[in-house]
Amino acid sequence: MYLELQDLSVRYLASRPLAVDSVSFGLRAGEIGVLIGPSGCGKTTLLRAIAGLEATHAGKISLGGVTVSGEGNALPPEHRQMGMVFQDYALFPHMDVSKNIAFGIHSLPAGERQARVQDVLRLVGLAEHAHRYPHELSGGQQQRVALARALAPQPKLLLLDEPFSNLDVDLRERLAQELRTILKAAGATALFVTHDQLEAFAIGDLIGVMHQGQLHQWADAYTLYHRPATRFVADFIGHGVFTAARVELHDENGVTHKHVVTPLGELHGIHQHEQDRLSLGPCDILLRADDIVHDDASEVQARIVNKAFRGNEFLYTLELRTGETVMAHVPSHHDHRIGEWIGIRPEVDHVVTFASETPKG
Ligand SMILES: Nc1ncnc2c1ncn2[C@@H]1O[C@H](COP(=O)(O)OP(=O)(O)OP(=O)(O)O)[C@@H](O)[C@H]1O
Repeated sequence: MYLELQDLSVRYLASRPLAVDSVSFGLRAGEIGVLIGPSGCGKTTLLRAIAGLEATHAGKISLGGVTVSGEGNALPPEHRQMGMVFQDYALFPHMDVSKNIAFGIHSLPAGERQARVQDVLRLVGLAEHAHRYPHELSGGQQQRVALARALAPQPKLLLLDEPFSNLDVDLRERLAQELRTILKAAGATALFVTHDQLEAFAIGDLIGVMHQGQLHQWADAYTLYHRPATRFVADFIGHGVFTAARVELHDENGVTHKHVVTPLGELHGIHQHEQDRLSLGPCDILLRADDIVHDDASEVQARIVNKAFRGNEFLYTLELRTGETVMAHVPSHHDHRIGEWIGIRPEVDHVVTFASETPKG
């Protein structure tokens, strides 16, 4: 691995729990990793520890085969060859765009420096704005200058801490796509911190979900969504509800399969690799809004207790006769009233279960 963390821990105070608790993951050269998790889970601390701005308590960080922290050694930040972009753009207001970018590469000969400034400005799509001052740029443009400035010295690793959090939602989504394109064009290896899932999915090759200092899972977006390693990841990524269920054996033409009995009906046809992971007996099954289909012909009826309009669909919160609550995405031409009963059935492509915890009714 190009960037590798092994059992990295950071502690601010002896009396407090670890802010980063034995975190391990790796990134290959040119990959973009994203750390995501709720406020206070340790994302920023982890990023700062990688940059060398926070002392580590245990573990090892290596970059490009060099140990930058660990084994009794800690390279100072300026020797780690990492670039950082923060949420406040921190551009120098009295310098124009090209001078802001040239600032970090002043050791290069003048000709080379100018060429490099032009290169990164082209990369971030601001070649026309080289002589504007920061206050003459929009927030999104300023953040692209900050990115160009961080890329100019060709860092071995680029660290980005919520760089879009001061920008409005529409712009953030567009910039997230742009950022990925720019980083890939630059061939940069990067680690990005956010608490926004859509941003994480738009940017990351690999995404790490953190909670209370621990890394619960480090995987691609598809795996996080369909094979969450822990309940926390299942809950945090793509919101769902857990419902008490039972895994049972089912005989079909002499072949025995596992199926799951849920309050919404039985789930058959479970993929073999998922069957292998299911243990017989009680469990909690994750049911996401996408797993529940509105079907007038279904015997299972649920009462609409809440609904939210989402443009092309409604997100209905539904209560079953048994008292459980589930969510369902329903096309918005099915506009039912709150209190109305509708037919639903489960259509679960990826069965996700955890050990039983939900109280039995
Ligand atoms: N300088 C500090 N001194 C003591 N404790 C700190 C310090 N900085 C952060 N912490 C604590 O360490 C934990 C992790 O904080 P951190 O800022 O890394 O979380 P985060 O996931 O980046 O949160 P956010 O999304 O709100 O920025 C929190 O409990 C926080 O209170």
